[in-house]
Amino acid sequence: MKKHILVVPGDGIGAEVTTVGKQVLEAIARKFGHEFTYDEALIGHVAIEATGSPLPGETLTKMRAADAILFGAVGHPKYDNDPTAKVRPEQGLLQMRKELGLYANLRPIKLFDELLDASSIKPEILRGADILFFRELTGDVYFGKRERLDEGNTAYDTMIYSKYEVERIVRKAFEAARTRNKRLCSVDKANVLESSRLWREVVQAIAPEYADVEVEHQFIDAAAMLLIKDPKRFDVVVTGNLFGDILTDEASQIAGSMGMLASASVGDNTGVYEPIHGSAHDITGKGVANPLASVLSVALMLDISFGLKAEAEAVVGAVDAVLKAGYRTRDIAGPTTQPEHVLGTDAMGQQILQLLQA
Ligand SMILES: NC(=O)c1ccc[n+]([C@@H]2O[C@H](COP(=O)([O-])OP(=O)(O)OC[C@H]3O[C@@H](n4cnc5c(N)ncnc54)[C@H](O)[C@@H]3O)[C@@H](O)[C@H]2O)c1
Ligand SMILES: CC(C)[C@H](C(=O)O)[C@@H](O)C(=O)O
Ligand SMILES: [Mg+2]
Repeated sequence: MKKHILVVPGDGIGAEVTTVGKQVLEAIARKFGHEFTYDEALIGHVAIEATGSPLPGETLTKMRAADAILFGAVGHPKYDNDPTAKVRPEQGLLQMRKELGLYANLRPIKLFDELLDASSIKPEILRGADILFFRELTGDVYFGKRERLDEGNTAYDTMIYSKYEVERIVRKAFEAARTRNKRLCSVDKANVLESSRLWREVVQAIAPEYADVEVEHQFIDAAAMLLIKDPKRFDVVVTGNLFGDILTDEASQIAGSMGMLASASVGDNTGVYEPIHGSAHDITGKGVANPLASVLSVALMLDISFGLKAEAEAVVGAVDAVLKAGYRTRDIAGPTTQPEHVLGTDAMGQQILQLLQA
């Protein structure tokens, strides 16, 4: 199969982890006889430095021409600590999502059994947890009107959803629930927010079309609690942009670390595959970032954008085997990890590549 992949490393550890992700794509192409071609483009802080824009026109053009995009992360402490900055790396990410129509962000929470001891949650609560989040990605308070008033002393953001935006993500979640355990949890704040009342109305209206799927509604505050108390009660979860952002960072503790969570952003055009984590400047340049979220994002790309199931399984299988062999990056090392088995980013990548080359 011939495919053209755009690699967009972005900032901080984004470059470190996408290097490994790309190597995995190259290994898969060799192993299965595919012809993958690559290009690279700038986004975020590095793009601002080079062009003044967090999403240069050239990057967007390359994104539209690609069959899939492997994305790293954006962000820089310079902007995190300057609330008055007018141009910000994150604007590049948000604009990319909007321009490419990536309204559905799939965030699978897959716990590898070997990582039961990497989490601070009790193993008996965690064992068997497997959740698929559908986070709406192009609406909500992220894209609503925002403004400063009163000479800058008052500020507001608007949480806004239209029926069609809710419908399309909810339908995707129902379809996925059908292929899994036929349980869907919709998370909102309908006891307070009007946009959440619309969200709940839409879920209730669509539910009869999927009578084989059991639907429950949870408020975001209770859902955040239940996720840690009893993660196994969840199968497919659908929620808005902001709630999904927060809940999935929380859910990363079920999988052991932010460094384990991959995601697929899909919609009308080219899919974007990226870890859920950010640019992590606290560890940038130290060579310790966990590359497995990027590697697992490659598996999602192979499966969802290219329909290459066996190839995707080979990647997930390699991750599983490396963890079974006892290798860990620092973030997922547990009390029983041998110190010599704690690897840096590149060494962990090499372990995966060796298995894929075998
Ligand atoms: N999708 C994205 O590009 C994205 C996502 C989240 C945050 N950000 C940006 O990243 C910057 C830093 O944000 P933050 O610190 O809140 O979130 P972060 O996800 O970058 O880091 C949170 C914590 O998790 C750790 N971590 C993250 N990824 C890891 C990995 N692969 N291996 C090991 N440890 C890992 C970090 O060291 C840090 O302690 C900010 O500028 C933020 O806006 C970008
Ligand atoms: C960096 C930020 C804009 C982004 C978001 O909130 O969507 C990030 O946290 C994510 O989860 O991809
Ligand atoms: Mg986030």
